[in-house]
Amino acid sequence: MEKTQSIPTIDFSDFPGQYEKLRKASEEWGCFRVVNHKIPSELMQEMKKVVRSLLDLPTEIKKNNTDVIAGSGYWAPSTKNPLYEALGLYDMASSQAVHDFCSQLEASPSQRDTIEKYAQAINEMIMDIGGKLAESMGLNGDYCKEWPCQFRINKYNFTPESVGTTGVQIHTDSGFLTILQDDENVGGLEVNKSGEFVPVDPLPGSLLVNLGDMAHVWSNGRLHTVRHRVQCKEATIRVSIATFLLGPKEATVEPPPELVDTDHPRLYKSFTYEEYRELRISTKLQAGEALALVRTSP
Ligand SMILES: O=C(O)CCC(=O)C(=O)O
Ligand SMILES: [Fe+2]
Repeated sequence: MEKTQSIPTIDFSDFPGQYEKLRKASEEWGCFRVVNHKIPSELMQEMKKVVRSLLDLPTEIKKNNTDVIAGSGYWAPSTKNPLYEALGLYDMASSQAVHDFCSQLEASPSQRDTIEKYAQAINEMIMDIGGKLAESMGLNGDYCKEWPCQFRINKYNFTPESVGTTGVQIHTDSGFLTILQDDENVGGLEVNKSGEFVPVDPLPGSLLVNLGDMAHVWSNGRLHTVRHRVQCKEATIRVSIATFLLGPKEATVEPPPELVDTDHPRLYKSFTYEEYRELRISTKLQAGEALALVRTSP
């Protein structure tokens, strides 16, 4: 019988030793688990508690979390994803944006403290991963230092009737890379590998990384944008915490010159991340199909 695939693990305490594994995971899966990273597990647990209590707030308060860019604020349960709701902020490196998010949700001083610490630590880590990813391909890792991050906390209100149904429809992340603190107890996330959905089982203390459409464009097609979804496996609440490194703020997304030559002609036109995000929203193509609309030639 064929062995069930399981997602690659990257040991963050073992660099440069893990570069090759990182590059392979990013090209073949667009997804990996990170262990031995620098985010303290106490901070992750504390943040999880804060996130849970913010998502349990009355809808009237959650509605104060308004959009800064399309879709960055409160998402109420919808017809498409009736079990899912989320709160979020743009951009995570801005202390003003973090402050505004906390004020909208009437966070207590200790909750604010946890959110600020988490935002800073995860922001550093996402830049570190962006850097290591480029270095794993023999490139300079400084390219993403000024790119904005979006932050989103997700809650799935799974019920007995919803077991077996989908909590979040299949999609790719539109940005460059995502750090996900998935629920340490409740599974349900599935990533697509060569047409097959592979369940991502919880591993407390670790973090999951997904690569998105911008990583595919920036790398001139080398890095894989991973399609994923969340399935309801049990009748309970599931919470996850996502940070998205999006792409250049105003500049167009350009592959490094080292990744373009006669054997590897440029696959995508020049566009900004914001233009691409709007294209995905207006076409409702959420699972990477919008990439076909921005290819240099059909
Ligand atoms: O909740 C999860 O595990 C995944 C969430 C997700 O894919 C997203 O927020 O883009
Ligand atoms: Fe996602």
